[in-house]
Amino acid sequence: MSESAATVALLGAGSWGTALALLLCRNGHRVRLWGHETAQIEALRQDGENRQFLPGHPLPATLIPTDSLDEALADASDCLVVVPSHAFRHVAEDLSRRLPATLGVAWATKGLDVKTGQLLHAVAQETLGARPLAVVSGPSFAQEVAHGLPTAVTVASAQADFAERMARLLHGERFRAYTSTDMVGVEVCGAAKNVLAIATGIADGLGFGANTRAALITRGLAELIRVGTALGGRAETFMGLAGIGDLVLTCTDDQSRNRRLGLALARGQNLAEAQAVIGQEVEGVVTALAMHRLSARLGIEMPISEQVYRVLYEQVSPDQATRALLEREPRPEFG
Ligand SMILES: NC(=O)c1ccc[n+]([C@@H]2O[C@H](COP(=O)([O-])OP(=O)(O)OC[C@H]3O[C@@H](n4cnc5c(N)ncnc54)[C@H](O)[C@@H]3O)[C@@H](O)[C@H]2O)c1
Ligand SMILES: O=P(O)(O)OC[C@H](O)CO
Repeated sequence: MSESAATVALLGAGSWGTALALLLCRNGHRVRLWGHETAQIEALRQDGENRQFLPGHPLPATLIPTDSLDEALADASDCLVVVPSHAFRHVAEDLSRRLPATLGVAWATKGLDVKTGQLLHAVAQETLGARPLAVVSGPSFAQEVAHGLPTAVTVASAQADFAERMARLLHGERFRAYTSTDMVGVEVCGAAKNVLAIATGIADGLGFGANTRAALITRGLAELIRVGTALGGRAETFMGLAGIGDLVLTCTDDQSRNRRLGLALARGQNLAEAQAVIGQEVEGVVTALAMHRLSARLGIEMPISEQVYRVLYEQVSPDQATRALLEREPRPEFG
């Protein structure tokens, strides 16, 4: 795949936004990288790298940091949002006042709208109106992408041509971007895996073994499929990069901030302490709350995610949460 040079407004100057900006620049595109904190953007300019969120990767001249949304969007041919889920609605509202009517918007945020439990495409439709929308998701640690290690993701859009355009922008020698039309399935996977990675982190932190980890991933996948199917996601998506791919990655590798949060909780740190040590977004924290509300509304059982919610929000200890899971009555594995 190849694409003529684009000018991408990339909104969100954290680790993933910066890694995707580097990728786009390597693919020959120009990026205006917007961040909401003037001091952080000034540091990017001064340091020539993102020392706070993605240290060790020099920013090329074609990557232009800015704290002005107007400047970021001025000559944009494309727009990619990579802010945390808690900021998504607000940023989308700001965007809606500035975007040309026909410009498509993609995002690489993984999570739900915490206030409403909505998937982010629903938030985007509400705030940005009728225009092409796409979500980028899949097993992709920012540092590995910045290092140019081979990575594959999914770009999903209800409009196949828009998914293809975004995939072509991102696709490069060491980065494969597959397309899909299942936005719902891809978004549910990206949100749910964050909570399940906290669960496997807790289990590993408590000293449980490989059997436990495999059981949590598998039964976690069953939860993810239940909620994803109920919302209209397609079965094949759960077995794809955004589904099992990202779930395995995040549950098994300590680069995952969600997994590290679980490890820290199991070691006895409280939530605030664990978050402070990680010093970056841990999407599973707000997603556990949103998922708790969503599963209650849909009447869907998500026992593992529910125990993560209780550990995070109801002062249940990791030990108590484990006991609650193990004490559940035996039941058929499927159905
Ligand atoms: N880091 C990864 O490896 C990775 C990979 C795939 C997807 N993601 C997803 O990307 C999204 C962004 O995460 P990240 O890893 O870049 O986080 P990060 O912690 O590295 O950076 C967060 C960024 O968001 C900015 N931010 C915070 N509040 C904001 C607001 N109200 N408005 C605008 N910007 C705000 C911060 O200033 C910071 O630049 C998350 O949904 C995450 O799940 C991350
Ligand atoms: O560090 P995490 O747990 O937010 O995971 C980052 C990416 O979502 C992995 O695909």
